[in-house]
Amino acid sequence: MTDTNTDTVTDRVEAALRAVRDPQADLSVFEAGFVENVVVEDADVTIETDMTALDGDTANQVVQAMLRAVDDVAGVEGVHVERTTPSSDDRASVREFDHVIAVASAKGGVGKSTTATYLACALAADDDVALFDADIHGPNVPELLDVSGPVQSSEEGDPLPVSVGGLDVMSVGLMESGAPLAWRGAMAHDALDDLFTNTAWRNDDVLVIDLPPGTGDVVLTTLQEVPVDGVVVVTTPFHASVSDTSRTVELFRDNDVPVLGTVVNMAEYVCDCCGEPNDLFPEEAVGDLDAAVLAELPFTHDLQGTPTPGDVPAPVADLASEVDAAIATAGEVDVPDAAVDIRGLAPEERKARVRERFTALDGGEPFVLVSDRDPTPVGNFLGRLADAPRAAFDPFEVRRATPDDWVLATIRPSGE
Ligand SMILES: Nc1ncnc2c1ncn2[C@@H]1O[C@H](COP(=O)(O)OP(=O)(O)OP(=O)(O)O)[C@@H](O)[C@H]1O
Repeated sequence: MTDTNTDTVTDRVEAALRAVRDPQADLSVFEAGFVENVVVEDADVTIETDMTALDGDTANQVVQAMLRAVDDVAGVEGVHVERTTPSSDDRASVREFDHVIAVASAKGGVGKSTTATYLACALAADDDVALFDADIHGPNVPELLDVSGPVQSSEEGDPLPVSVGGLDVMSVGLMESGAPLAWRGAMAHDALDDLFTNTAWRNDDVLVIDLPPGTGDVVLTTLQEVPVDGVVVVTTPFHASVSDTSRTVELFRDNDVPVLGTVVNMAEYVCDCCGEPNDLFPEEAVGDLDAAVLAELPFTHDLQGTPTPGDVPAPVADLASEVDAAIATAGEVDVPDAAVDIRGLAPEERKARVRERFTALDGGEPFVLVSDRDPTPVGNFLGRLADAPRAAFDPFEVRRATPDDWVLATIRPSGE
Protein backbone atom coordinates (compact mmCIF):
# COMPACT_ATOMS: atom_id res chain seq x y z
CA MET A 1 0.00 0.00 0.00
CA THR A 2 1.42 3.40 -1.00
CA ASP A 3 0.19 6.95 -0.83
CA THR A 4 -0.07 7.09 -4.58
CA ASN A 5 -2.58 4.24 -4.76
CA THR A 6 -5.41 6.26 -6.36
CA ASP A 7 -8.26 4.29 -4.72
CA THR A 8 -6.81 4.92 -1.31
CA VAL A 9 -6.15 8.57 -2.06
CA THR A 10 -9.69 8.96 -3.41
CA ASP A 11 -11.13 7.45 -0.22
CA ARG A 12 -9.05 9.75 1.93
CA VAL A 13 -9.93 12.80 -0.17
CA GLU A 14 -13.63 12.00 0.07
CA ALA A 15 -13.38 11.48 3.82
CA ALA A 16 -11.61 14.84 4.17
CA LEU A 17 -14.29 16.53 2.05
CA ARG A 18 -17.07 15.02 4.15
CA ALA A 19 -15.76 17.07 7.07
CA VAL A 20 -16.33 20.32 5.10
CA ARG A 21 -19.79 21.70 5.87
CA ASP A 22 -22.22 23.93 4.06
CA PRO A 23 -22.15 26.93 6.46
CA GLN A 24 -25.77 27.74 5.70
CA ALA A 25 -27.36 24.32 6.16
CA ASP A 26 -24.89 22.34 8.31
CA LEU A 27 -24.69 19.55 5.76
CA SER A 28 -21.54 18.03 4.35
CA VAL A 29 -20.57 19.37 0.94
CA PHE A 30 -21.72 16.04 -0.54
CA GLU A 31 -25.11 16.18 1.16
CA ALA A 32 -25.51 19.79 0.08
CA GLY A 33 -24.88 18.70 -3.53
CA PHE A 34 -21.84 20.94 -3.97
CA VAL A 35 -19.46 18.16 -5.01
CA GLU A 36 -20.27 16.68 -8.39
CA ASN A 37 -17.15 14.61 -8.91
CA VAL A 38 -13.72 13.96 -7.44
CA VAL A 39 -11.01 13.04 -9.92
CA VAL A 40 -7.65 11.76 -8.69
CA GLU A 41 -4.92 11.52 -11.29
CA ASP A 42 -1.74 10.26 -9.74
CA ALA A 43 -1.46 12.64 -6.78
CA ASP A 44 -3.42 15.51 -8.35
CA VAL A 45 -6.97 16.02 -7.20
CA THR A 46 -9.67 17.88 -9.08
CA ILE A 47 -12.94 18.56 -7.25
CA GLU A 48 -15.75 19.36 -9.67
CA THR A 49 -18.35 21.44 -7.90
CA ASP A 50 -21.63 23.20 -8.42
CA MET A 51 -22.11 25.98 -5.88
CA THR A 52 -24.53 28.08 -7.84
CA ALA A 53 -26.95 27.94 -4.89
CA LEU A 54 -24.49 29.92 -2.72
CA ASP A 55 -23.67 33.61 -2.83
CA GLY A 56 -20.17 34.55 -4.01
CA ASP A 57 -18.56 35.01 -0.56
CA THR A 58 -19.97 31.80 0.91
CA ALA A 59 -18.99 29.83 -2.18
CA ASN A 60 -15.43 31.18 -1.86
CA GLN A 61 -15.31 30.16 1.82
CA VAL A 62 -16.44 26.64 0.95
CA VAL A 63 -13.87 26.38 -1.84
CA GLN A 64 -11.08 27.48 0.50
CA ALA A 65 -12.24 24.99 3.16
CA MET A 66 -12.24 22.17 0.59
CA LEU A 67 -8.77 23.13 -0.65
CA ARG A 68 -7.38 23.19 2.89
CA ALA A 69 -9.00 19.86 3.80
CA VAL A 70 -7.75 18.03 0.72
CA ASP A 71 -4.34 19.66 0.75
CA ASP A 72 -3.60 17.97 4.09
CA VAL A 73 -4.45 14.48 2.80
CA ALA A 74 -1.49 12.12 2.64
CA GLY A 75 -0.56 11.30 -0.94
CA VAL A 76 -2.05 14.49 -2.42
CA GLU A 77 0.40 16.78 -4.14
CA GLY A 78 -1.93 19.18 -5.89
CA VAL A 79 -5.59 20.04 -5.62
CA HIS A 80 -7.87 22.40 -7.43
CA VAL A 81 -11.56 23.09 -7.51
CA GLU A 82 -13.44 23.45 -10.76
CA ARG A 83 -16.55 25.51 -10.29
CA THR A 84 -19.71 25.53 -12.31
CA THR A 85 -20.86 29.09 -11.82
CA PRO A 86 -23.69 31.04 -13.36
CA SER A 87 -21.08 33.16 -15.08
CA SER A 88 -19.49 30.25 -16.84
CA ASP A 89 -22.45 28.16 -17.84
CA ASP A 90 -25.91 29.46 -17.24
CA ARG A 91 -25.81 32.96 -18.66
CA ALA A 92 -25.90 32.18 -22.33
CA SER A 93 -27.07 35.66 -23.20
CA VAL A 94 -24.33 37.47 -21.29
CA ARG A 95 -21.71 35.02 -22.48
CA GLU A 96 -22.43 35.90 -26.08
CA PHE A 97 -20.75 39.29 -25.72
CA ASP A 98 -17.21 39.44 -27.05
CA HIS A 99 -16.31 41.94 -24.33
CA VAL A 100 -17.86 43.07 -21.07
CA ILE A 101 -16.63 46.35 -19.58
CA ALA A 102 -17.81 47.60 -16.18
CA VAL A 103 -17.63 51.28 -15.21
CA ALA A 104 -17.24 51.98 -11.49
CA SER A 105 -16.38 54.79 -9.10
CA ALA A 106 -15.38 55.05 -5.47
CA LYS A 107 -17.94 57.78 -4.83
CA GLY A 108 -21.17 59.04 -6.33
CA GLY A 109 -21.38 62.12 -8.51
CA VAL A 110 -17.95 61.91 -10.16
CA GLY A 111 -19.40 61.27 -13.63
CA LYS A 112 -19.58 57.49 -13.72
CA SER A 113 -22.92 57.30 -15.54
CA THR A 114 -21.84 60.04 -17.93
CA THR A 115 -18.64 58.15 -18.70
CA ALA A 116 -20.40 54.77 -19.06
CA THR A 117 -23.07 56.19 -21.37
CA TYR A 118 -20.69 58.21 -23.55
CA LEU A 119 -18.25 55.29 -23.67
CA ALA A 120 -21.03 52.95 -24.86
CA CYS A 121 -22.02 55.53 -27.49
CA ALA A 122 -18.39 55.90 -28.59
CA LEU A 123 -17.88 52.15 -28.91
CA ALA A 124 -21.13 51.96 -30.91
CA ALA A 125 -19.32 53.68 -33.80
CA ASP A 126 -17.64 50.37 -34.65
CA ASP A 127 -19.43 47.66 -32.67
CA ASP A 128 -22.87 46.38 -31.73
CA VAL A 129 -23.01 47.66 -28.17
CA ALA A 130 -25.30 47.15 -25.17
CA LEU A 131 -25.46 49.30 -22.04
CA PHE A 132 -26.71 47.87 -18.76
CA ASP A 133 -27.44 50.36 -16.00
CA ALA A 134 -26.80 48.44 -12.79
CA ASP A 135 -26.76 51.60 -10.67
CA ILE A 136 -29.68 50.37 -8.67
CA HIS A 137 -29.91 53.34 -6.33
CA GLY A 138 -29.56 56.02 -9.00
CA PRO A 139 -30.35 54.64 -12.46
CA ASN A 140 -29.55 57.76 -14.50
CA VAL A 141 -28.85 56.17 -17.88
CA PRO A 142 -32.45 56.47 -19.21
CA GLU A 143 -32.42 60.17 -18.36
CA LEU A 144 -29.01 60.68 -19.95
CA LEU A 145 -30.17 59.00 -23.15
CA ASP A 146 -33.63 60.54 -22.95
CA VAL A 147 -35.48 57.21 -23.04
CA SER A 148 -38.21 55.85 -20.84
CA GLY A 149 -40.03 52.58 -20.18
CA PRO A 150 -42.02 50.53 -20.00
CA VAL A 151 -39.82 47.68 -21.09
CA GLN A 152 -41.38 45.36 -23.69
CA SER A 153 -41.13 41.59 -23.46
CA SER A 154 -39.91 39.14 -26.06
CA GLU A 155 -42.16 36.27 -27.20
CA GLU A 156 -40.54 34.16 -24.48
CA GLY A 157 -41.47 36.77 -21.89
CA ASP A 158 -37.93 38.12 -21.38
CA PRO A 159 -37.36 41.88 -21.03
CA LEU A 160 -36.27 43.49 -24.28
CA PRO A 161 -33.68 46.26 -24.17
CA VAL A 162 -34.71 49.66 -25.48
CA SER A 163 -32.88 50.53 -28.69
CA VAL A 164 -31.38 54.03 -28.88
CA GLY A 165 -29.85 54.67 -32.29
CA GLY A 166 -28.80 51.00 -32.47
CA LEU A 167 -27.51 50.92 -28.87
CA ASP A 168 -29.27 48.31 -26.66
CA VAL A 169 -30.13 49.85 -23.28
CA MET A 170 -31.48 48.19 -20.14
CA SER A 171 -31.85 49.83 -16.77
CA VAL A 172 -33.73 49.28 -13.56
CA GLY A 173 -34.84 52.87 -14.22
CA LEU A 174 -36.82 51.62 -17.23
CA MET A 175 -38.95 49.30 -15.12
CA GLU A 176 -42.38 50.72 -14.46
CA SER A 177 -42.42 50.91 -10.68
CA GLY A 178 -40.17 53.14 -8.63
CA ALA A 179 -39.17 50.12 -6.53
CA PRO A 180 -35.51 49.86 -7.57
CA LEU A 181 -34.53 52.95 -5.61
CA ALA A 182 -35.61 51.28 -2.38
CA TRP A 183 -33.94 47.94 -3.08
CA ARG A 184 -31.16 46.99 -0.72
CA GLY A 185 -28.62 44.24 -0.18
CA ALA A 186 -29.58 40.74 -1.27
CA MET A 187 -32.91 41.91 -2.64
CA ALA A 188 -31.20 44.49 -4.82
CA HIS A 189 -28.76 41.92 -6.00
CA ASP A 190 -31.41 39.32 -6.83
CA ALA A 191 -33.55 41.83 -8.68
CA LEU A 192 -30.57 43.07 -10.68
CA ASP A 193 -29.41 39.56 -11.28
CA ASP A 194 -32.80 38.59 -12.72
CA LEU A 195 -32.90 41.58 -15.00
CA PHE A 196 -29.31 41.10 -16.07
CA THR A 197 -29.64 37.38 -16.67
CA ASN A 198 -32.96 37.52 -18.49
CA THR A 199 -32.56 40.56 -20.73
CA ALA A 200 -32.87 39.47 -24.35
CA TRP A 201 -29.97 41.48 -25.76
CA ARG A 202 -29.90 41.93 -29.53
CA ASN A 203 -26.36 43.29 -29.75
CA ASP A 204 -23.52 41.02 -28.77
CA ASP A 205 -20.15 42.71 -29.42
CA VAL A 206 -19.62 44.80 -26.31
CA LEU A 207 -21.58 45.16 -23.08
CA VAL A 208 -20.91 48.22 -20.91
CA ILE A 209 -22.19 48.00 -17.32
CA ASP A 210 -22.75 51.15 -15.26
CA LEU A 211 -22.19 49.93 -11.68
CA PRO A 212 -23.47 51.60 -8.51
CA PRO A 213 -20.83 53.81 -6.83
CA GLY A 214 -18.57 52.30 -4.18
CA THR A 215 -17.62 48.70 -3.60
CA GLY A 216 -20.67 47.35 -1.83
CA ASP A 217 -22.09 43.87 -2.13
CA VAL A 218 -24.00 44.59 -5.32
CA VAL A 219 -20.84 45.76 -7.05
CA LEU A 220 -18.55 42.95 -5.98
CA THR A 221 -21.09 40.17 -6.44
CA THR A 222 -22.06 41.46 -9.87
CA LEU A 223 -18.42 41.59 -10.89
CA GLN A 224 -17.69 38.13 -9.55
CA GLU A 225 -20.66 36.56 -11.28
CA VAL A 226 -20.36 38.31 -14.60
CA PRO A 227 -17.45 37.49 -16.88
CA VAL A 228 -16.11 41.06 -17.06
CA ASP A 229 -13.00 41.66 -19.11
CA GLY A 230 -12.23 44.61 -16.94
CA VAL A 231 -13.44 47.58 -14.99
CA VAL A 232 -12.89 51.24 -15.84
CA VAL A 233 -12.81 53.37 -12.69
CA VAL A 234 -13.92 57.00 -12.85
CA THR A 235 -12.50 59.66 -10.54
CA THR A 236 -12.19 63.41 -10.36
CA PRO A 237 -8.64 64.75 -9.95
CA PHE A 238 -9.43 65.96 -6.42
CA HIS A 239 -6.95 64.36 -3.98
CA ALA A 240 -9.60 62.76 -1.71
CA SER A 241 -11.32 61.26 -4.74
CA VAL A 242 -7.98 59.99 -6.10
CA SER A 243 -7.05 58.28 -2.84
CA ASP A 244 -10.52 56.70 -2.55
CA THR A 245 -10.18 55.57 -6.14
CA SER A 246 -6.78 53.99 -5.46
CA ARG A 247 -8.31 52.00 -2.59
CA THR A 248 -11.18 50.95 -4.84
CA VAL A 249 -8.75 49.82 -7.52
CA GLU A 250 -6.90 47.76 -4.92
CA LEU A 251 -10.15 46.20 -3.70
CA PHE A 252 -11.15 45.23 -7.23
CA ARG A 253 -7.76 43.62 -7.78
CA ASP A 254 -8.01 41.80 -4.43
CA ASN A 255 -11.33 40.43 -5.66
CA ASP A 256 -9.80 39.26 -8.93
CA VAL A 257 -11.49 41.91 -11.05
CA PRO A 258 -9.08 43.12 -13.77
CA VAL A 259 -8.74 46.93 -13.74
CA LEU A 260 -8.40 48.38 -17.26
CA GLY A 261 -7.54 51.83 -15.94
CA THR A 262 -9.02 55.07 -14.69
CA VAL A 263 -10.81 57.99 -16.27
CA VAL A 264 -9.98 61.32 -14.71
CA ASN A 265 -13.20 63.25 -15.18
CA MET A 266 -13.62 67.01 -14.98
CA ALA A 267 -9.85 67.31 -15.37
CA GLU A 268 -10.05 70.87 -16.67
CA TYR A 269 -12.49 73.49 -17.78
CA VAL A 270 -12.02 75.49 -20.96
CA CYS A 271 -13.40 78.98 -20.51
CA ASP A 272 -16.29 79.68 -22.89
CA CYS A 273 -15.28 83.33 -23.18
CA CYS A 274 -11.51 83.29 -23.67
CA GLY A 275 -10.83 79.61 -24.53
CA GLU A 276 -8.29 79.41 -21.69
CA PRO A 277 -8.04 75.92 -20.06
CA ASN A 278 -8.25 75.95 -16.25
CA ASP A 279 -7.64 73.12 -13.81
CA LEU A 280 -10.64 72.51 -11.58
CA PHE A 281 -8.56 70.65 -8.99
CA PRO A 282 -4.84 70.62 -8.08
CA GLU A 283 -3.18 68.60 -10.84
CA GLU A 284 -0.62 66.69 -8.81
CA ALA A 285 -3.30 64.46 -7.22
CA VAL A 286 -3.54 62.32 -10.40
CA GLY A 287 0.04 61.13 -9.94
CA ASP A 288 -1.11 59.16 -6.88
CA LEU A 289 -3.41 56.93 -8.92
CA ASP A 290 -2.57 53.28 -8.74
CA ALA A 291 -3.80 52.43 -12.24
CA ALA A 292 -3.14 53.59 -15.80
CA VAL A 293 -4.96 56.78 -16.77
CA LEU A 294 -7.02 55.92 -19.85
CA ALA A 295 -8.24 59.47 -20.45
CA GLU A 296 -8.70 62.85 -18.86
CA LEU A 297 -12.13 64.23 -19.73
CA PRO A 298 -12.68 67.98 -19.51
CA PHE A 299 -15.60 69.57 -17.73
CA THR A 300 -17.62 70.59 -20.75
CA HIS A 301 -21.20 71.27 -21.71
CA ASP A 302 -20.59 68.84 -24.60
CA LEU A 303 -20.78 66.02 -22.04
CA GLN A 304 -23.99 67.30 -20.48
CA GLY A 305 -26.28 66.81 -23.45
CA THR A 306 -27.88 63.64 -24.78
CA PRO A 307 -25.16 61.56 -26.41
CA THR A 308 -25.64 60.09 -29.89
CA PRO A 309 -24.51 56.50 -30.38
CA GLY A 310 -21.64 56.47 -32.86
CA ASP A 311 -21.06 60.24 -32.73
CA VAL A 312 -19.35 61.51 -29.57
CA PRO A 313 -17.02 64.40 -28.63
CA ALA A 314 -13.33 63.76 -29.42
CA PRO A 315 -12.14 63.16 -25.82
CA VAL A 316 -14.66 60.32 -25.43
CA ALA A 317 -13.72 58.83 -28.81
CA ASP A 318 -10.10 58.84 -27.58
CA LEU A 319 -11.20 57.16 -24.35
CA ALA A 320 -12.96 54.43 -26.36
CA SER A 321 -9.71 53.77 -28.31
CA GLU A 322 -7.78 53.47 -25.03
CA VAL A 323 -10.39 51.11 -23.60
CA ASP A 324 -10.26 49.01 -26.79
CA ALA A 325 -6.48 48.79 -26.48
CA ALA A 326 -6.64 47.95 -22.76
CA ILE A 327 -9.17 45.20 -23.42
CA ALA A 328 -7.05 43.73 -26.17
CA THR A 329 -4.20 43.23 -23.70
CA ALA A 330 -6.35 42.49 -20.63
CA GLY A 331 -6.67 38.93 -21.91
CA GLU A 332 -2.90 38.55 -21.96
CA VAL A 333 -0.67 38.18 -18.99
CA ASP A 334 2.60 40.00 -18.93
CA VAL A 335 4.69 36.90 -18.28
CA PRO A 336 8.14 37.81 -16.94
CA ASP A 337 10.98 36.09 -18.86
CA ALA A 338 11.97 34.11 -15.80
CA ALA A 339 8.43 32.89 -15.09
CA VAL A 340 7.36 29.27 -15.37
CA ASP A 341 4.30 29.11 -17.61
CA ILE A 342 2.22 25.97 -17.04
CA ARG A 343 -0.95 27.09 -18.80
CA GLY A 344 -2.46 24.42 -20.99
CA LEU A 345 -0.15 21.66 -19.77
CA ALA A 346 -1.31 18.21 -18.58
CA PRO A 347 -1.15 17.64 -14.76
CA GLU A 348 2.04 15.57 -14.92
CA GLU A 349 3.79 18.06 -17.17
CA ARG A 350 2.76 20.92 -14.89
CA LYS A 351 4.36 19.30 -11.88
CA ALA A 352 7.46 18.27 -13.80
CA ARG A 353 7.92 21.83 -15.09
CA VAL A 354 7.47 23.35 -11.63
CA ARG A 355 9.80 20.78 -10.04
CA GLU A 356 12.51 21.29 -12.67
CA ARG A 357 12.49 25.08 -12.46
CA PHE A 358 12.00 25.40 -8.72
CA THR A 359 14.68 22.91 -7.71
CA ALA A 360 17.17 24.72 -9.96
CA LEU A 361 16.81 27.83 -7.78
CA ASP A 362 19.03 28.71 -4.85
CA GLY A 363 17.50 29.83 -1.56
CA GLY A 364 16.47 33.50 -1.75
CA GLU A 365 15.87 33.42 -5.53
CA PRO A 366 12.43 34.50 -6.86
CA PHE A 367 9.99 32.02 -8.37
CA VAL A 368 7.13 33.22 -10.58
CA LEU A 369 4.49 30.83 -11.89
CA VAL A 370 1.78 31.56 -14.46
CA SER A 371 -1.13 29.13 -14.42
CA ASP A 372 -4.65 28.75 -15.79
CA ARG A 373 -5.82 27.53 -12.37
CA ASP A 374 -5.58 29.11 -8.95
CA PRO A 375 -1.98 28.09 -8.02
CA THR A 376 -2.41 28.54 -4.24
CA PRO A 377 -2.19 24.78 -3.56
CA VAL A 378 1.16 24.65 -5.40
CA GLY A 379 2.60 26.17 -2.20
CA ASN A 380 2.54 22.80 -0.48
CA PHE A 381 4.26 21.12 -3.41
CA LEU A 382 6.96 23.80 -3.34
CA GLY A 383 7.26 23.27 0.41
CA ARG A 384 7.94 19.58 -0.12
CA LEU A 385 10.49 20.36 -2.86
CA ALA A 386 12.29 22.89 -0.66
CA ASP A 387 11.89 20.75 2.45
CA ALA A 388 10.47 23.82 4.15
CA PRO A 389 7.11 24.56 5.75
CA ARG A 390 4.61 26.42 3.62
CA ALA A 391 4.91 29.36 6.05
CA ALA A 392 8.57 29.76 5.09
CA PHE A 393 7.49 31.14 1.69
CA ASP A 394 7.45 34.85 2.27
CA PRO A 395 6.09 36.58 0.27
CA PHE A 396 3.66 34.15 -1.33
CA GLU A 397 1.42 36.22 -3.57
CA VAL A 398 -1.26 34.89 -5.88
CA ARG A 399 -2.83 37.36 -8.29
CA ARG A 400 -5.57 36.70 -10.80
CA ALA A 401 -4.20 38.57 -13.78
CA THR A 402 -7.15 37.86 -16.09
CA PRO A 403 -10.33 35.84 -15.60
CA ASP A 404 -8.35 32.79 -16.81
CA ASP A 405 -4.78 33.41 -15.66
CA TRP A 406 -3.16 33.51 -12.25
CA VAL A 407 0.35 34.61 -11.32
CA LEU A 408 2.11 33.24 -8.24
CA ALA A 409 5.18 35.12 -7.01
CA THR A 410 7.30 33.82 -4.17
CA ILE A 411 10.91 33.31 -3.10
CA ARG A 412 12.59 29.98 -2.51
CA PRO A 413 13.22 29.82 1.25
CA SER A 414 16.88 29.86 2.27
CA GLY A 415 16.34 26.73 4.35
CA GLU A 416 18.81 27.31 7.19
N1 LIG B 1 -17.03 65.83 -17.89
C1 LIG B 1 -18.16 66.43 -17.52
N2 LIG B 1 -18.44 67.67 -17.95
C2 LIG B 1 -19.57 68.32 -17.56
N3 LIG B 1 -20.46 67.77 -16.72
C3 LIG B 1 -20.25 66.54 -16.26
C4 LIG B 1 -19.11 65.81 -16.64
N4 LIG B 1 -19.17 64.59 -16.03
C5 LIG B 1 -20.29 64.58 -15.32
N5 LIG B 1 -20.95 65.74 -15.44
C6 LIG B 1 -22.21 66.12 -14.79
O1 LIG B 1 -22.06 65.81 -13.40
C7 LIG B 1 -23.28 65.29 -12.88
C8 LIG B 1 -23.02 63.92 -12.27
O2 LIG B 1 -22.65 63.03 -13.30
P1 LIG B 1 -23.07 61.50 -13.31
O3 LIG B 1 -24.53 61.34 -13.05
O4 LIG B 1 -22.51 60.90 -14.54
O5 LIG B 1 -22.26 61.01 -12.05
P2 LIG B 1 -22.32 59.61 -11.32
O6 LIG B 1 -20.95 59.41 -10.77
O7 LIG B 1 -22.83 58.56 -12.21
O8 LIG B 1 -23.35 59.94 -10.21
P3 LIG B 1 -24.23 58.92 -9.35
O9 LIG B 1 -23.30 58.39 -8.35
O10 LIG B 1 -25.28 59.83 -8.78
O11 LIG B 1 -24.77 57.88 -10.28
C9 LIG B 1 -24.26 65.26 -14.02
O12 LIG B 1 -25.06 66.40 -13.96
C10 LIG B 1 -23.37 65.29 -15.27
O13 LIG B 1 -24.01 65.94 -16.37
